[in-house]
Formats: sequence, structure tokens, C-alpha cells
Amino acid sequence: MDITAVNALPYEDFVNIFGNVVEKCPIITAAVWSRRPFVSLNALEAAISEFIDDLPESGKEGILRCHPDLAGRDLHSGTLTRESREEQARAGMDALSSGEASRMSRLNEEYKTRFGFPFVICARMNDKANILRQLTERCGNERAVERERGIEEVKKICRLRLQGLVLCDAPNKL
Ligand SMILES: NC(=O)N[C@H]1NC(=O)NC1=O
Repeated sequence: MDITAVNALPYEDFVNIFGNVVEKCPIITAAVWSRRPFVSLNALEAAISEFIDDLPESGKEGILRCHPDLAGRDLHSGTLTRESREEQARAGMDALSSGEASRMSRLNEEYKTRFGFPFVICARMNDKANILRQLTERCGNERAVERERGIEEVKKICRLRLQGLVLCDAPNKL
């Protein structure tokens, strides 16, 4: 799908195709549709980033709260979105040893209790060891630092999801 085809999409199709580039936040996709035409995929990504950056702190935290825990309940109950399932599987989150799983669960809870939103990291850019290390380290940060850090990770996840949709030849997605 090239950018001309993206720009030609009615909003229903645009939201159907791109609605989960930010996890469970189709409102962002619906909002940026009115910024068409995009000169490139980067311009679409930039429009999403700007929308997120313009949100108040509560909105940014709301985006983080739409993300499932890594190796959390949704993974075990099979209720992850397709995108998140693939990302978590690629980082080995579905194949943790019982020791790793309990450590991840304990740290995820500690993080959420401390900050009021879940730990978010771009799973496709990190392996299991790296995720556990970063989760441990980031538990020690300040809330404002983690809010911004989490949002940076959301943008990385978004970029890879957009690339997967637009750069791979997927006419059936239209
Ligand atoms: N909590 C969290 O980071 N979740 C996510 N990360 C990612 O790459 N996909 C997700 O669903």
C-alpha cells in the first residue's frame, strides 16, 4: 500500500486498518485522518506523534494504561490484540521459565503500584533479558520520567506497526 492509497481511504477503512497502531487507541487514528494528505509514511507517523505530544499528562497516562502487561493476564487468557500477541511472542514473553514469569509479574505489579500505569516497552526491539533488566531499572525512576519514557516506547511500537501495514505488500488489508 503506498501513501497515495492511504490518503484515498475513507475514514472507516483508515480506522479499520490503522486503528491499533497505538494499542487500543483508535481515537488517535480517527483524529489524524483529518490531517490527510500525508506526503509520506513518516508524515503520518509524525501526525500521530504530534497528537500524542499535545495531550495533557492524563491523556498520555491513559494511552499507557491501554497497554497490556508484558507476559500478563491477557497473554495467558489469549485476549491480547493480534499485534501485541505477535510482539510479545517475538520477545519470548510466551516462553518464560516459571522463575522469569514470577519475576516479571512481581515487577509489573510493583511498577503499576508506583506509577499508576503499566510498564511499556517496544517488545520487538528488546529481548527477554533486556526487558527484565529495563523493567527492574525503570521501577526506580520518577513518575514524570517514566510517563515520557513509556510514551517514547509507544511511538516506537507505533512506527513498527505502521511499517508492517504500509511497507509490506498487503492489498487484502485495503
Ligand atoms: N506493556 C507493553 O509494553 N506492551 C507492549 N509492548 C509491545 O511491544 N507490545 C505491547 O503490547
